[in-house]
Amino acid sequence: MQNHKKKIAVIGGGSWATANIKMLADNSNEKEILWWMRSAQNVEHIRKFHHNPNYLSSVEIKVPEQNISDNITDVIAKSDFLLLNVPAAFLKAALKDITPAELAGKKIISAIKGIVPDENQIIAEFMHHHYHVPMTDIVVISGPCHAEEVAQEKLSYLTIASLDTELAAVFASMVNTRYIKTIVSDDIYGTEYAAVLKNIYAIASGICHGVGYGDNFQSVLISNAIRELENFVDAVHPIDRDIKESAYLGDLLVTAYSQFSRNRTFGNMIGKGYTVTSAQLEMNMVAEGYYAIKCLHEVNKQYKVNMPICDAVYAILYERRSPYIEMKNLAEKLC
Ligand SMILES: NC(=O)c1ccc[n+]([C@@H]2O[C@H](COP(=O)([O-])OP(=O)(O)OC[C@H]3O[C@@H](n4cnc5c(N)ncnc54)[C@H](O)[C@@H]3O)[C@@H](O)[C@H]2O)c1
Ligand SMILES: O=P(O)(O)OC[C@H](O)CO
Repeated sequence: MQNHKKKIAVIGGGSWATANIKMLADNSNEKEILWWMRSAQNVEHIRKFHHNPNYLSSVEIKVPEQNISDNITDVIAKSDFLLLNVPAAFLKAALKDITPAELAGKKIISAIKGIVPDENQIIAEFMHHHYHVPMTDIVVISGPCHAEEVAQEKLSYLTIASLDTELAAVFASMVNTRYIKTIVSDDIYGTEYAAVLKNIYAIASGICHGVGYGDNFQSVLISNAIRELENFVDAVHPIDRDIKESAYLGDLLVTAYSQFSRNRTFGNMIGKGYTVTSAQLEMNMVAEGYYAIKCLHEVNKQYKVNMPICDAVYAILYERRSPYIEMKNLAEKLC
């Protein structure tokens, strides 16, 4: 890798993008940070006040004003590393004007925990197939990491996965800080799919809470969820992995239990009787699991893994089945 000052662009303007901007800026390795977001109004606000008006607004933004832009073509052209941070459902729209040639030679880092709708591909597969990015130029960031806690500098562990573990280590050296520790992994598929699935299980967890189940039941649900997750990632990408590592079990636990979890909050509202639309409107944040379960339902037609928790979430969200009845039926299948 060349030795010039690395230029890294964060693509997206939500909570995790804002937290990633903070980590990159607080990390002491020399680099130039660029930031793209859709809203020209938010770009102007951040340039003027150095805070994101909509997400993690207490975080001070230490990015040069001229490097914050709503022109994605320009931001990408100036960067060596692209840190993708748009929810998976909106990734195609965000990259619609970008050609494979414009991404040639760039390293792609995905901080997204979702599947691209209609394509039913995890982000690494999507960037590889649609933009011809070599798999060895793709890195995934995962692990139990709520943006809100990063904003408060609470100690957090990220797993940085790539088929090229040297590249993963290079990126890890760009985000390590006093409050961010990094773990390098070569399990890019397992890491991505585990992050997708934990969002679905967090929705299940929220639904159970919403319909009135307690902590005793939730612990059984999550014990079953980790087995279901392991069976699925082993079917998709059978390598030797320890599912108890933080990128798998850790992320499931934080999402299923944390007060900050978008997916659990969304599920809780569904369990309490909100419609999908009203729950989404109420949140101003994106619960990836809602989109992911539709894709996962399709992907699993190929693998045919027994996934009763995912089936219940799909039935509730896409077949409008009663959360109360689905969870009662699911409870009979758990052990
Ligand atoms: N928030 C976290 O703690 C966290 C941690 C790790 C990974 N992630 C992942 O990061 C990714 C981004 O999530 P987030 O939590 O930062 O999002 P968020 O919920 O904080 O913000 C929503 C984002 O989606 C964008 N958006 C909403 N509607 C849109 C539309 N119609 N078209 C285009 N963009 C739209 C918003 O502009 C904003 O950038 C997700 O894949 C998520 O799973 C989030
Ligand atoms: O817990 P959620 O649903 O907000 O997801 C955020 C992160 O993925 C947690 O690691």
